[in-house]
Amino acid sequence: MFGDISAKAAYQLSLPEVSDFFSKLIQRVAPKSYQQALGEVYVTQKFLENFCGDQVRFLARSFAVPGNHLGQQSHGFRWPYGPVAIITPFNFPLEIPLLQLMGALYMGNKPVVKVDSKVCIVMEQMIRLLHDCGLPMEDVDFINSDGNTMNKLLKEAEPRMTLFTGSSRVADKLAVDLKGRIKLEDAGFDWKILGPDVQEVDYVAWVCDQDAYACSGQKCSAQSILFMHENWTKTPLLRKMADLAARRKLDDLTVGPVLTFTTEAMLGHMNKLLQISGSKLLFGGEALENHNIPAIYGAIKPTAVFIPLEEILKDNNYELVTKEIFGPFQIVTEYKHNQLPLVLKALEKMNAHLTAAVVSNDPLFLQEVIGKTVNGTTYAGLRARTTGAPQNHWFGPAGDPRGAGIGTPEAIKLVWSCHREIIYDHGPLPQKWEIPTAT
Ligand SMILES: NC(=O)c1ccc[n+]([C@@H]2O[C@H](COP(=O)([O-])OP(=O)(O)OC[C@H]3O[C@@H](n4cnc5c(N)ncnc54)[C@H](O)[C@@H]3O)[C@@H](O)[C@H]2O)c1
Repeated sequence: MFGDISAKAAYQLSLPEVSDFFSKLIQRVAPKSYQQALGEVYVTQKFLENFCGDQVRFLARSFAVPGNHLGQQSHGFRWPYGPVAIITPFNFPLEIPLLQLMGALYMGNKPVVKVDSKVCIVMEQMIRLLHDCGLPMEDVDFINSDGNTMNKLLKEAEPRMTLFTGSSRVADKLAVDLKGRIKLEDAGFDWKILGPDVQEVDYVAWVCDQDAYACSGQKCSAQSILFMHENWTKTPLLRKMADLAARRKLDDLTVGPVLTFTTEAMLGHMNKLLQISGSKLLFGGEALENHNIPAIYGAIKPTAVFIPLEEILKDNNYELVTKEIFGPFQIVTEYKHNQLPLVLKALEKMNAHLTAAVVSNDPLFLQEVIGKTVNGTTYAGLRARTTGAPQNHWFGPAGDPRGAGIGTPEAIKLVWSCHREIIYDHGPLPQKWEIPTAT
């Protein structure tokens, strides 16, 4: 049934008038350009295409192992949890809730879905579309509420599993409230390292701009810190990044409102960083002008602050420098050829290991960095990026037993089912079996 529903919904989203409707609806509530919103709809549609036909059935593929005697065999099954909950943030109003919702349903659960109330109209419309494509009314509960109300609902209803996507602050609270029955996709302080082999400066500068500033930096995978090998400092990379950032404008939402930090809070954070010895503002650092964005939101130009590597590592600076600013804001630093161990030390101290990029085509350099880090979604190679959560690869943190994933069959099976083993033992008993002596 879910193969058929997915096929119909994927077809609907492939119609230009439907994808345009959802792209514009996303834009009404989440500040991103049309192209970024359309990208979200596209990933959602491709995901649904991936689970047409018998692909949902194959997700629950079981295995059997022969037993010790005739009639005995063990079967390993993917088993649903039953009643489950899904909580998702404001920044991807369609992709995150839809992919997690379908994963929960594919594996046989009964989900209650709560999307951030600022943006939940998008998912409300999508659920109506799913109903039209054959989703039974009673299969999904959809609630619009604030966080506290949802917290109360979870404590009283005690779902067997909750998937939470959002900030680490709420994630840690829910982990306690729900006694650990939770999987998390939480904050990202995502890093990119430019290796010693300098190539394609224009391309790398453009990827840095997209990673740090698309959706005004409000992707959990946004580039938060850039470690440049000294060879890159000798190139026009930083100037090119500044030029690309300067192209962004409010008119087309290539830069726009920040929903969870005010202008004051972001510039205040920047000023604290600028007190660190040797730090400097590379570009940005000013409020956006000529707009009517309410003061409860933030509006700043794409900003980059340089901090010397040695200063980042100091205990009294580290926490400040590695604070996730969910807006168009990044830290840039430089390392000398013998300072890679210091870079790795800085990465090791981080506690949110979501996405990462190692920009190099030197296999030994790649091995060194990948072997000593743990981020769940790590891009490696000249074209490496930190953002990009298409449906065709795993997206999620690593190094945390509570870590969830999104998108792929592995993510769906891990998050939305548990392992159950049934050992069939039908007999027959051996001929002339007798009760043995006590053991
Ligand atoms: N790892 C990922 O895949 C991923 C994806 C997107 C966003 N994020 C993270 O999300 C954060 C930004 O999103 P946000 O500001 O909407 O996050 P948030 O934690 O404030 O809110 C997320 C969701 O939780 C709900 N909520 C808040 N308090 C709650 C409570 N006590 N009980 C139950 N639900 C509660 C909110 O209403 C919302 O629906 C960033 O830190 C970002 O890195 C992570």
